[in-house]
Amino acid sequence: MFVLSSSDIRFEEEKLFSMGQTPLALMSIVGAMSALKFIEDFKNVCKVVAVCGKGNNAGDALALLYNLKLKGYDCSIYQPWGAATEECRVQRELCRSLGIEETSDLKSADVIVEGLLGVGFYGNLREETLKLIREINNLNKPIVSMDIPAGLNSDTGEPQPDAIRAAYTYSIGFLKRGYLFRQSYEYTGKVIVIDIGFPPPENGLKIFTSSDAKTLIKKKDDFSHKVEKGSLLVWAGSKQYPGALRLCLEGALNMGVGMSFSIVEDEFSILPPETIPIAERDFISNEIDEKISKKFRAVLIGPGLTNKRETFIKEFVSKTSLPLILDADALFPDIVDLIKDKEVVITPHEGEFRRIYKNDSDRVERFEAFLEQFPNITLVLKGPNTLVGKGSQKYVVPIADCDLAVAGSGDVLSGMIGALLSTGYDTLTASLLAVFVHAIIPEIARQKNMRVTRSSDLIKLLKALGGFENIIESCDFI
Ligand SMILES: NC(=O)C1=CN([C@@H]2O[C@H](COP(=O)(O)OP(=O)(O)OC[C@H]3O[C@@H](n4cnc5c(N)ncnc54)[C@H](O)[C@@H]3O)[C@@H](O)[C@H]2O)[C@@H](O)CC1
Ligand SMILES: Nc1ncnc2c1ncn2[C@@H]1O[C@H](COP(=O)(O)OP(=O)(O)O)[C@@H](O)[C@H]1O
Ligand SMILES: [K+]
Repeated sequence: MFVLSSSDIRFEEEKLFSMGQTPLALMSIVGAMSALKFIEDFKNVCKVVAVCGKGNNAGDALALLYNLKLKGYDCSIYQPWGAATEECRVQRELCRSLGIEETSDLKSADVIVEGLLGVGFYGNLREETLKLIREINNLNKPIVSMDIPAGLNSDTGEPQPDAIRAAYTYSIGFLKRGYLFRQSYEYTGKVIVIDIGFPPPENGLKIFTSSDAKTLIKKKDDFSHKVEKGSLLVWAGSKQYPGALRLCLEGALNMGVGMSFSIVEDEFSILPPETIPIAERDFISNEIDEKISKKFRAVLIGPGLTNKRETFIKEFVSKTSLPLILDADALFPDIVDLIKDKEVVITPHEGEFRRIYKNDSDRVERFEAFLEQFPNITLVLKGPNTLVGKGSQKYVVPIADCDLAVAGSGDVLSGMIGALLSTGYDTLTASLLAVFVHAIIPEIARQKNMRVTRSSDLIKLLKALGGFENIIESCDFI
């Protein structure tokens, strides 16, 4: 599954048509496939009214309607402005031939199917359409929107100026880009992609699912040495934020690293018993035992460090050939130029991303622009629907879950990514797997009557649920 902009959707449609597919045939597939979903969502046979505009979005609603009629639903049509496209007229005739009648009585509907506007919508709603949309919303009936809730801009997720408030949106072929943004949530309801057989698109973000994750997990090697199993050096935490270091290390340890090292300011730092401390002054003066430094397989720098040691960190980062993960306080405003040719993951949240990369466009555009400009850097842009990418490979982990919005949850994530990097996963795979596992833990916990209320719960559950491989294997909701 992919998330596309409206222009990319048009492009993919045109590509399909140039290969001989027709809009009418696609509409029939939309009708059949969305009827399967509708019957799942509304099991009891009921009265359905399709509210239709003039274009092919109305055609989709009508194609769904006659499939429902054939399944015994009581169906009628409200199409106040008639049909403007040939395809829409054909669907309408099919409805008529099956005895589906017209109505203007929307109040008697149990469910409304909305086919007013789809990707043909541009600008602001015309007055009459806006009025109808508000009337429909005020009925307080469950609404199924075909493709896009009418009035919503499919690229920005903004209502123009209002939109249908759907219970379900049946997004045809692809997810719309606007559905990634917070403002769209109150309009789309639950978004379901109706697969109508589009081949993989040329552009767009790929939705990362458990089946993708399952294919990426490496087999365990029971003959491996503790260093081969993953050996991570962490430079995090400070007197001000001592907890950040613990969260990174525990995250890494529960992902299964064989060894962990931590740079510490003083010998009183509280570390997990498995972690080997390295005095900061020795590290900075390059006086650590070579036997130890040869064991590092990846380095994580940043969470809770505050602004100390900037010059040294930049120097170290420029020189090292180890895979790196830079988070939080290691994301200095000018860091990108130093790391652009390195094997590196950066994990900014929105604010940190603005600090290191100035660009005025929206979140997704900024993400894509960064990847194009710095194709070697793996970028994890955190937040609801975390974006993960490298060069032309662009993914979204489609989870918005406020149980993850707890202080220190990002520290756990960076430890998890660091762990996988140190076991030999490449930067993109390590990031995708860790972000995915981190994001699904709260839902898996809820399914077992547990709850994430603090970031250390993420660490405990990572272990209690049997490790990241088992968590991925047991995921059935995405
Ligand atoms: N293009 C195709 O062949 C396919 C299209 N499909 C469906 O067709 C939809 C796109 O169909 P269309 O391109 O016909 O467009 P729509 O049906 O989305 O909208 C076209 C109508 O919207 C009106 N409109 C545009 N802006 C408006 C505004 N600001 N206020 C009020 N009315 C406005 C136009 O006057 C026109 O009558 C998709 O969303 C999807 O549901 C699918 O069936 C798959 C195949
Ligand atoms: N509403 C949300 N839905 C999904 N994930 C979220 C949400 N809020 C926060 N997260 C995730 O939680 C983590 C928070 O990281 P970060 O902002 O660095 O916090 P901290 O610095 O406190 O650790 C990120 O992985 C982010 O993607
Ligand atoms: K619609």
